[in-house]
Amino acid sequence: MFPVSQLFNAGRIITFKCGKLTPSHLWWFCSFPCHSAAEVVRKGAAKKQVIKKHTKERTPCQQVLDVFDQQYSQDLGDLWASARSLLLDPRSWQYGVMLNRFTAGTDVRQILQSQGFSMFLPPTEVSTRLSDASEKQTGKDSLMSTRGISTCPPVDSHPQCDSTSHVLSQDLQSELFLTSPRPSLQCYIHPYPLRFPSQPHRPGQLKQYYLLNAASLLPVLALQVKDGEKVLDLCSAPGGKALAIMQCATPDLLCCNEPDPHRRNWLTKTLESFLPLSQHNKVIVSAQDGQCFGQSEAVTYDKVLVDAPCSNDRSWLYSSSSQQGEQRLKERAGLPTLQTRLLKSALSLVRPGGLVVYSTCTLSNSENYAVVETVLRDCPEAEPEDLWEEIAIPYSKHFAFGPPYPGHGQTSHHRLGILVVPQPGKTWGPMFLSRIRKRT
Ligand SMILES: C[S@@+](CC[C@H](N)C(=O)[O-])C[C@H]1O[C@@H](n2cnc3c(N)ncnc32)[C@H](O)[C@@H]1O
Repeated sequence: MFPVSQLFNAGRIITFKCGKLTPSHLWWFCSFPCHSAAEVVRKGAAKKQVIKKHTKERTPCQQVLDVFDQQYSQDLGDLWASARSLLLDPRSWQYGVMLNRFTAGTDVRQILQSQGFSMFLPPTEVSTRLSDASEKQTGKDSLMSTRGISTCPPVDSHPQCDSTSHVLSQDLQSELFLTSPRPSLQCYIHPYPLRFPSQPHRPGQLKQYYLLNAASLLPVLALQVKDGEKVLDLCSAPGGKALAIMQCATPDLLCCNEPDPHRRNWLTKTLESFLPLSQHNKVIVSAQDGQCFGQSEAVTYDKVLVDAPCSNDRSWLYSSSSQQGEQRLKERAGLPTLQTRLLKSALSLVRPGGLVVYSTCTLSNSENYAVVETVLRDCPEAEPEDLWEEIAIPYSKHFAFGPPYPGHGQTSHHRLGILVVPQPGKTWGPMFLSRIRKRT
């Protein structure tokens, strides 16, 4: 294991090796000379038409679709037809915008609100956060002036900056947030599939927001991380949920594990882009196989997240070739075994009384409920916790949840977990989540 801060000394320029970035994205990112949200949005709007021309229509992989049709019509019944039509229409996909609490800019919030985005989480602490932000803004300005550092001048006198946003160096951001980084997960969503532009990587500068499927936040909320806890993110790359954990609380330790070197590199870049130096001693990156993680050390964690490798329905449907689709389908049969081992490993790593959250982004019963069922059968120390009232009911305005898992009585049908199924007007997911407490 090695601290993130050490990794960050190496190459600070993002290399764009990740599979999801196409040449048109790269062209788009490179065309933004400024990091601020306002600038990105302004340029994004101007170039929207050009991007459309550069972006190829995606075609679904028929082999994968055939298998999904067969399996999910059984697993989901009538819900599959509407989920299917959404998954086959990428233009209908929505993206949430998770704000980074370690950047002080209020400009992103203003832009989001002016474009019709609204907060989707219960507004706990938001008013405090907003007043904190303006206090910090005042404090920041005076701190800057005492240090002889100026914020960007108005746009007409400095074309690379925007008067509404201040891009801070990491050192200064760390200093500002060292004393009171009040944790609060803030995510904005839009009623329509409006895509907010990504922010480009700028060495030494923090990004103000992260785009994600809003359903990805549910496993993090279910984990209930509190300040001072030891947390393990067993399957961490590219790091979206690790960032969300750091928005919710200030853990004593967050270990982000990722065995794949290329994805680990991506994870490290994500952490570098979002966390100030003051947080680097709390976050470590490790490279172990999660199935036998920590066999050589006696670390026990308060919370473990197992966001397992899975069929990833949205991505698999758009496999780049039929060969890739077929290869993935072959590997699919082995996923429940790997997932079961990862979940058992997580249970061995959490302290008695601690929590494990298991999640996937597939609708497959055999990778979801069946995995949890096997682990509960084999591990007497594992106690499942029903998330229906805590998560499904409060968030049902935004998310559609799947039918009860067959074979369970009315009273216990959500015991094994809950499944977010994309539906018209509620396009988030797929996302399965299950919470298990280790008995004391
Ligand atoms: C669904 S992705 C995790 C996404 C991540 N949690 C996020 O929110 O950005 C699953 C990850 O598990 C990793 N993985 C695959 N096999 C693993 C193993 N044996 N142990 C730990 N991680 C593994 C994959 O490389 C992949 O990066």
